[in-house]
Amino acid sequence: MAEACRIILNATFLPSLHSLHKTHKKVSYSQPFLHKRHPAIQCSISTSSDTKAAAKVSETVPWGCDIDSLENAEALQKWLSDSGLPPQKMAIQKVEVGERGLVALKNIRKGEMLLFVPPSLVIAADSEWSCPEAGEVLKQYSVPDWPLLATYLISEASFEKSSRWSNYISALPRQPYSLLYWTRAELDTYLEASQIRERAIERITNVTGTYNDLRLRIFSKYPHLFPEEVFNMETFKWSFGILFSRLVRLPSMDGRVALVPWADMLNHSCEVETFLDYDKSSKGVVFTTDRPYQPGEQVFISYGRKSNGELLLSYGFVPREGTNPSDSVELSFSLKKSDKCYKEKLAALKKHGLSASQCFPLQVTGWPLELMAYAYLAVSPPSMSRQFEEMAAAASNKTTTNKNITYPDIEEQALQFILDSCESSISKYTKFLQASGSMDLDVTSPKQLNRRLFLKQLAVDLCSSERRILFRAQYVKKKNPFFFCSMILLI
Ligand SMILES: C[S@@+](CC[C@H](N)C(=O)[O-])C[C@H]1O[C@@H](n2cnc3c(N)ncnc32)[C@H](O)[C@@H]1O
Repeated sequence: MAEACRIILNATFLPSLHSLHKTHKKVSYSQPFLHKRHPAIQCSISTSSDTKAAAKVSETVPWGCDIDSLENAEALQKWLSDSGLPPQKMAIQKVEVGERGLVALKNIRKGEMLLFVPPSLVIAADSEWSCPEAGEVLKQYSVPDWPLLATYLISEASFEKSSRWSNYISALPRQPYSLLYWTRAELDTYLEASQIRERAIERITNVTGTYNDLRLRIFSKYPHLFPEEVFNMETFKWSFGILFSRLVRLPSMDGRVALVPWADMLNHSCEVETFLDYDKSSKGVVFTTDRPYQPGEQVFISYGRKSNGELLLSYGFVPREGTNPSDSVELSFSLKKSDKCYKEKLAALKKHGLSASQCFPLQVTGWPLELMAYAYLAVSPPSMSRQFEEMAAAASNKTTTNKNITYPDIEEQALQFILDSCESSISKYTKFLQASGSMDLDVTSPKQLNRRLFLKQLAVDLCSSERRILFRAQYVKKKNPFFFCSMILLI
């Protein structure tokens, strides 16, 4: 599925008001739709940390189905084959990993190409709107692909059976597993130890900001096309949740992003390397198996080499501990304010687009050269001030300078600097994992109790896997102080 890129959701989503005025042409609109639209409930994402918000079970949109329901899957399969999907060797079934997934009906060979979803069944930025006037407005405002697709999905959903995507939308989860649905109190309580909490807050803020931007600049000007009872924070939370967990980037189409019905029923496995792409010769979205499957076995693809935290953030699940070779943990490092050369070091970092506090990923196989360079800078004495610049450049992933720098005299201190940060992080994880047994949020119904247990389990799984990487770094350093230096080169 698509790389859920942070910059996609920043405030540059929409052109500035100034350029909007320049590009906005007058268009005429047909009056209230011929089709009756389905109004959606209204409520807002809470980023406040009050406990009442934690107790509140989020409202859901009135379309889609339960996340584990096969209710609408048969209708989806029939509609897809009537609309040009060739006969398939897989069917949608209930599965153990991922609730619903595609299961082999026949023997599937390693190296076999599957799916062949034609472009006519793919939802992309140029798809036709059931309300063409709404699509026209967004085009004039040059709305980028992600917010455009989010709006498109809501618009089509609201047209119910009149939309050509109605069978697809009915089979989508009404509430995707997504950190967008976690309240601020839940994020604070369950993900306090992990940097993923920051990423989730940032993402929720970006989604909220994007919706508010669209509302202010476009929806409020065309209320007959974008009525608030349909286009509101709750429906945007749903549509972004769907995009984060199902949108694919197709490398052979210049990285175009698209929703690919049917293909998006495939679940992720860390043990396979195969991914979705457009195949020019068969003119369809395909993937090539990298292992054989027997009838009854679930077929998997890879959503990309993502850490457990990234998988939780976009897809709402955490793989079983120790099964993800791409797992990593983000660690935050800071220059000491008491450092005699604090100002000079900070200036060198700033020159290369870095700041006094930086996050770096620590993997099971080692850590990036950039982190070692940052550690050298953090521990280097005033006598090495001439090297600050070189260290800061190597610590930045924006420069192409040599990153493989070594300073034998301060190597031990630099490694200790990294391990001290591991240690303080480990103690945060341990505190959370020990407390998780007795942890409680306001619970007033069985539904909330299930939710609480579910979120807690996800957080425990994430924190255990992140702590495991930190323990490994500590262990390797203690066993063989020079081993980690060679591991750094593996990344
Ligand atoms: C692209 S959809 C796959 C189809 C999905 N299972 C469905 O029924 O609609 C991605 C979602 O599937 C689930 N999923 C995919 N791979 C999974 C895995 N390895 N473990 C648990 N859930 C998974 C997650 O809920 C994720 O957000």
